[in-house]
Amino acid sequence: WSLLSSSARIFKIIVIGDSNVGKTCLTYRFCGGAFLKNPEATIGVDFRERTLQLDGESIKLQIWDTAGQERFRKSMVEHYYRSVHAVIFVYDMTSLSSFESLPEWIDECTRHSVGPMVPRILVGNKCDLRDSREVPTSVAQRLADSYNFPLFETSAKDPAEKEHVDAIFLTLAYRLKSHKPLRLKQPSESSVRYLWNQREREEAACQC
Ligand SMILES: Nc1nc2c(ncn2[C@@H]2O[C@H](COP(=O)(O)OP(=O)(O)OP(=O)(O)O)[C@@H](O)[C@H]2O)c(=O)[nH]1
Ligand SMILES: [Mg+2]
Repeated sequence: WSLLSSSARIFKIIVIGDSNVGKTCLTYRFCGGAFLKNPEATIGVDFRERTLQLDGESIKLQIWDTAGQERFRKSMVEHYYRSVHAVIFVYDMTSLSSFESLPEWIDECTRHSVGPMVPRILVGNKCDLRDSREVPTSVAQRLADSYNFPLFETSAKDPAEKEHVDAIFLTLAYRLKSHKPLRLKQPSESSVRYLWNQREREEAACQC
């Protein structure tokens, strides 16, 4: 860890939504640059991070890629929401049911005392699958408006969307930068390692 990044402000961002919507692929795209071809279902949480230079300031985004499957998340839910700085709700635009689950996810977040000042955004993933779309933009926009969340539609898979994925996280980072002067302690490495699953551990050697 460079001297630069150790002095960076750290923001915890959680990524929430049904299983299979592409949370792992989206966060991997943002932190690793590539499309993860054969992701396994996330167990507990996978941590990813990326440090950005915004107006000369170092900002570290610590991204919690959470599990969508109930059995893989239930023991972790309290940890997800603790001291969170921003929440990204993801649905799959080719799956109406993943969109219909959003109010439950949003409700869970509120039940865990995430304050109204914590930014939340809505991301519809898999826009590359144009012919299979089940959630029209207008319907998603209406839901987003009802919660006053910004809506983004993108694809973790389509290389042409790579910069858009970056832009979504950057937008959030700018918002956090201007709102939150808080300096968090670095999580201890042991707690991070404890939660990583086997595959991530193997990949960690060559990851960001
Ligand atoms: N076509 C397409 N497929 C995608 C995209 N993003 C993810 N996928 C596929 O969707 C499936 C699920 O992706 P994941 O990223 O593992 O989904 P997840 O939300 O992390 O699922 P859990 O970890 O179980 O909660 C995988 O087969 C991915 O290849 C995308 O933008 N377009
Ligand atoms: Mg996952």
